[in-house]
Amino acid sequence: MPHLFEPFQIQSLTLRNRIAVPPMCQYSAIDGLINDWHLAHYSGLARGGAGLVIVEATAVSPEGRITPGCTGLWNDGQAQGMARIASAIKAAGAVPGIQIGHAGRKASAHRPWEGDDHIPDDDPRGWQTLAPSALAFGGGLPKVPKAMTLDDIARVQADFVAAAIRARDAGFEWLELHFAHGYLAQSFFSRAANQRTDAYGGSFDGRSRFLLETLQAVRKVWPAHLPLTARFGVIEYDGHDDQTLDESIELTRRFKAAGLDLLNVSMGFSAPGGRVPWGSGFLAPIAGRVRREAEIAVASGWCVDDPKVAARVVADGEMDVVMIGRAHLADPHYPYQLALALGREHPAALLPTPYAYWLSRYRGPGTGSAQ
Ligand SMILES: Cc1cc2c(cc1C)N(C[C@H](O)[C@H](O)[C@H](O)COP(=O)(O)O)c1[nH]c(=O)[nH]c(=O)c1N2
Ligand SMILES: NC(=O)C1=CN(Cc2ccccc2)CCC1
Repeated sequence: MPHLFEPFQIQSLTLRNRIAVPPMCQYSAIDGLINDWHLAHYSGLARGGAGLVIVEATAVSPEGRITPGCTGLWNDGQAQGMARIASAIKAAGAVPGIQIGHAGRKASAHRPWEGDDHIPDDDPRGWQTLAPSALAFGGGLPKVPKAMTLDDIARVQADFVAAAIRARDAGFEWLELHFAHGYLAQSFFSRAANQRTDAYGGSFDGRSRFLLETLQAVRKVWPAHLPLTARFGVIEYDGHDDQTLDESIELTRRFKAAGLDLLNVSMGFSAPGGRVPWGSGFLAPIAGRVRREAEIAVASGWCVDDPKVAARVVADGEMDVVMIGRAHLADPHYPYQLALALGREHPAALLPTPYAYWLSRYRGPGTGSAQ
């Protein structure tokens, strides 16, 4: 029975435990370049003890950013900055991962704390968005995107490949394709967003084509011994869950046949109005079904931050790696808290020696621990 704190071997990599920091946009870049904010943010998270730290959704092209504050890997200057991040994560003992994506019709938006909505068309900070069809997401994202031509599709797929090469050369060892959350790739699979009548729409094969072709193209350049993964929305909570799940599991099988090493199970968020059954560990049973039926390694998360739930979902085989997000924003040393809560021996050993030496002798706040 696998345990949260036991290592995880995938391809030539070994994660020191099953805890991962999932990608979490910081909206703090200028022209897609990382800065001291990102270096401190990712270094601090990696020192917290997680086995894997995945850098936030990083755009494969300028128009693929969610907001003007998003990171990018569309040029070599950005790759140089990202190399510092990969090196800092690795130096702290975690596997350096990065998610690359294209925001599609959800692009050209304000930062969440600036409204989370589309930048008005007359505002020079915004840009023309791209999507499978000229259908707006709706709600606060009303911009009607340009329906992609076959040349647009080929260009964006080439952008994914170029970004993967830059991530590889920057020293990342875990690549996650952003195929979830209503962004471009997810929207190709969504009947709500993709109403194309050519080879990239309509049937299951048509709606899968962009994702499969992109995966196949990236697999060719991503080192065979390193994990190639994707975060993919397998459920929309839109009343059609059974059909969506069946299709998603079939597509996951095809991802695996195309060389995917692990699926990060998430939600589609393809249209407004999804009724997500929020709650502790609510997505874990779905992750377990994908893992069993597609016979592929699975990561997942979403409100899996209670210590007992985190331990259970791994022990019960619902996921191989647990993605714990906001709890890590609240406390970058969250794996240490998990170890304390689960009664692990030597919890401080998760942390770097300058901290661990003292914390192994420290009984916590209010105890007046001796030196
Ligand atoms: C501030 C912020 C930013 C992001 C996210 C979340 C938050 C809070 N999330 C989703 C995130 O990875 C995770 O799936 C969710 O936060 C749910 O997990 P927790 O309940 O927080 O453990 C997210 N997901 C993703 O695939 N790529 C991303 O870049 C981001 N960005
Ligand atoms: N880039 C992404 O994939 C993001 C996903 N989010 C979904 C989310 C919904 C609810 C709670 C947390 C995250 C929001 C921030 C950006």
